[in-house]
Amino acid sequence: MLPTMMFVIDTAGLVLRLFLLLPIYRIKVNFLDFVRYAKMMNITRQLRPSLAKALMPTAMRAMSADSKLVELTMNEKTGIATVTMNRPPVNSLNLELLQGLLKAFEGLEDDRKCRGMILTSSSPTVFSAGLDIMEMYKPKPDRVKEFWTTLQDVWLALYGSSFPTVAAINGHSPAGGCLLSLCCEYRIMCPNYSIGLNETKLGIVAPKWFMSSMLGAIPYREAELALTSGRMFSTDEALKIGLIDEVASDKADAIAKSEKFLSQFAKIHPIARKLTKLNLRHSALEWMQENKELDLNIFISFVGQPIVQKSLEKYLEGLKAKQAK
Ligand SMILES: CCCC/C=C/CC(=O)SCCNC(=O)CCNC(=O)[C@H](O)C(C)(C)COP(=O)(O)OP(=O)(O)OC[C@H]1O[C@@H](n2cnc3c(N)ncnc32)[C@H](O)[C@@H]1OP(=O)(O)O
Repeated sequence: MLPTMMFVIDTAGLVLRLFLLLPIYRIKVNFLDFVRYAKMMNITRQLRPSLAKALMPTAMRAMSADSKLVELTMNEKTGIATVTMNRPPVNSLNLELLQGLLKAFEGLEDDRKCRGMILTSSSPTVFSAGLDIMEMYKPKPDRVKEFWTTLQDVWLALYGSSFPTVAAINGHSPAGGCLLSLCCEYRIMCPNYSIGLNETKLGIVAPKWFMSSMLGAIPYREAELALTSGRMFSTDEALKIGLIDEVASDKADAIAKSEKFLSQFAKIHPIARKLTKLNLRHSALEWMQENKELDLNIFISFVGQPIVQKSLEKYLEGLKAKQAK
């Protein structure tokens, strides 16, 4: 009788707490989340550790991301997924790579087993070279629209993910590469690489949401100086200003440190964590949801300017000339 009464009181308290929170945070919590939370609070607490352990599968599962450009694996034991960008030579973000990333992030959002995600690269020296400049240079109208809309959706999915995220930055990470890492809650970077939003160096302007992502990581003054000058930071400099959180000796170390960061959330109520994250990110996410069309139009008209095309052309020539040396 007593355990049943305790269970009823516990569950009623849980429902009350949850529904008191919702109007404050104005965030949709679905039924599955609630069941997950209830399970964690009431059921797993009662499971004997040995039984809980026996129920856990231990295999590493490769999940289909339907694209060779993005590899997705899930550690069945920890629930930690690893998303690896795989578009040699530099993981420049073209439409297809963005579509692969979006599919992976959306799939993880629907995966009840996902407890966290590590974003990394298969390249030995580049995390991501940012947006593929060829998507913006002399663009085809339909494709460039789809390209930008997919980038917006990738940002919404990653910045607004309900699972915790870490960027294991195992190489250079300029512009859009830096943006992807800034969407994650934690950044771990290998030594002697560079990271930053260098758009002004290309003669282009980082959109508002690129900037707000950076402002989520570093103080306003640092961001203003970095953004206006298009400054790229070395790993050590990035650590000093808080653009990254930790330095790892190599990729394996970055992954191990990422797993350690994510494992701390096993002890935190998942819905409390999720609501806290999404409430902190709410205004930036809401702005994007309400202004996708406006942002797309600004981008399309911006890349259509002859002066912007000239800047991109010059920048591309510079990259090629560097190769030729
Ligand atoms: C208009 C509104 C705002 C739009 C916002 C845009 C944000 C962006 O993300 S713009 C992109 C900015 N990206 C960069 O500035 C990075 C440029 N790349 C590099 O600095 C270097 O490539 C690297 C440090 C990432 C890697 O250096 P590494 O020596 O290993 O490789 P490279 O020889 O330079 O490059 C190999 C190959 O890849 C091509 N490439 C490099 N980056 C891009 C890119 N972002 N888009 C398209 N192509 C890129 C480079 O030209 C080489 O090509 P070839 O082998 O054909 O010569």
